[in-house]
Amino acid sequence: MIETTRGLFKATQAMSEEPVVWAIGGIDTSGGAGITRDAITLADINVHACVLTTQVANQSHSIMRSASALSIDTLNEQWQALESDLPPRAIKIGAIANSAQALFLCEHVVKIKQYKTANCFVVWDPVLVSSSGGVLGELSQHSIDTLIATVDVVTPNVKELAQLTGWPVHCEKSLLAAAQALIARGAQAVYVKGGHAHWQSTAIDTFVSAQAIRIFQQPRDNMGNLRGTGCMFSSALAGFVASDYDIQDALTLANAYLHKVRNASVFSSSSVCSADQIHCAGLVGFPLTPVHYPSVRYGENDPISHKTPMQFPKLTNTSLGIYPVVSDVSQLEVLVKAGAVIIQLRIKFGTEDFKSTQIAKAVEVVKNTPCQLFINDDWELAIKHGAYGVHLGQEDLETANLQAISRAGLRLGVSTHGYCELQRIKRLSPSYIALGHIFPTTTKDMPSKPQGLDRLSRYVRLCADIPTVAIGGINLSRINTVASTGVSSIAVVRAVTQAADPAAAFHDLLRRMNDAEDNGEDMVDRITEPGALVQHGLSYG
Ligand SMILES: Cc1ncc(COP(=O)(O)OP(=O)(O)O)c(N)n1
Ligand SMILES: Cc1nc(C(=O)O)sc1CCOP(=O)(O)O
Ligand SMILES: [Mg+2]
Repeated sequence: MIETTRGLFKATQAMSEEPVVWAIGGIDTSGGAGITRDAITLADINVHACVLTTQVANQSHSIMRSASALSIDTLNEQWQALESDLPPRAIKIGAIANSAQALFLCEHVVKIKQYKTANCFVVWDPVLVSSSGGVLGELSQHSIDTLIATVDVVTPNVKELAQLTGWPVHCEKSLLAAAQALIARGAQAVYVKGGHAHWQSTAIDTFVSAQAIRIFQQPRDNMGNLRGTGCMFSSALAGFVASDYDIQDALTLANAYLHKVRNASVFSSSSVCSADQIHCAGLVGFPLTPVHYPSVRYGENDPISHKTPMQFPKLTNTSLGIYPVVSDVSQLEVLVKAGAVIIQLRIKFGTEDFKSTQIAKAVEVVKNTPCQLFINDDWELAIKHGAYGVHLGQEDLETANLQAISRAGLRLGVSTHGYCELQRIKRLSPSYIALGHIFPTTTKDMPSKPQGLDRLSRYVRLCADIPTVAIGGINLSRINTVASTGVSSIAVVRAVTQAADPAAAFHDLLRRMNDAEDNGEDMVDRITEPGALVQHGLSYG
């Protein structure tokens, strides 16, 4: 073993403050694909890449001359060199030269998940044939089955899906059936890239797990001439998971990242555009603008993708300020008198009759005032009593009759908690989108993690002209930083309901919010491209 010098060791430590992803796969001598491409992609999204080589593929962009596999001993030495100093938060596996390598990787992935980083996320991009035309590895059925059952997600394109399953894949139905066949064979999740799906008029990627289906749709622009896109997608996915995004948000971000790569390549003059040119030109980085993001559906029968288009009226007054969320009509009355322009009645307990009476009273309170009253959850009672709008969360959307709400002319506000939910909900064009929870809250048990301010400011930007509401753990001391994200409104529960004087608390919050908007620098203006984020000391997380 070669000793590292003290200086080098320090440098490694500094680098490893970024989340660490191991990219395991082949070296493509042209740099168009393989672990070079993985490392460039990961660096582009502020993730530290460790690379473990399985084989050297001597190739140009158009032809593969030869490939030589590294021995299991050499692979093991690489693994041991990294395991203690740079344990991975995620692993991306690409080309594997032979079954012995595949089984070695499976055995070591299981161990690392058991003993080192329990939640280490592993993605296998099953590159069986190189984009320059050569065969990259011969894997036995047993090693393929073991890999499929070991990793967290497999990311085949349609050809690879057909190869892995032996099933024909020629339409959406057969694609879904083949993906489900892989799940039946032990895969936890499959993400099928539709780039080569000749039957699709738009580019549709399909994620299937035992629990969920997510369909990501993009315009089919500039799909053809890029090499290394599969490597970029799977390494970006691993990178975003390592950066603490949940799987569906990491998939949404990786999809958007690839769209940004492809868009950048439109401007390249080369006929066979290698992704190198794009990355070196500094045109990629974290996707920030709405144009790069896919629209998302939760399967073919997603209740929000109704065949008949629905419309929800826009808010009458979009200068919203503080949005109090209360459970008590007398408190609601106090806050309406204090000048709330938007308010929510959120009753979580009581009989239907009790709720109906409270909602009727609240509607009466706001009558002839400029206050826009939203009713939480109880959309039927909101329609019955002629409330201004309804607020629904993700679970509520599964059961609510959105057509009925739309037909009744009520406004609709919807809660979201990340990129994937946001890109799904935007298709509805609701009257506002709530973004939560920004900070930890005790008001309600949240299954997701607090989003923080950096993510909030990016979500606000993605919502474009749909009004936005930040919620979760927001109080007087935090209000100015929340306001600086450019969010249209700030919703609070405890900050007003638990105050000794709710009207005074409302005024204090509103004053602080207005001051921040008048004096403060707008955080959204500062977030443009990755360089700008580093300059301002904002992280990607
Ligand atoms: C403004 C606003 N944002 C989010 C929520 C939460 O809605 P939901 O997820 O449906 O949870 P419950 O409030 O029903 O517990 C909200 N009510 N208002
Ligand atoms: C009701 C609710 N919904 C949230 C979401 O993120 O969807 S957070 C939340 C509670 C907010 O309460 P407080 O202002 O007391 O922290
Ligand atoms: Mg709800």
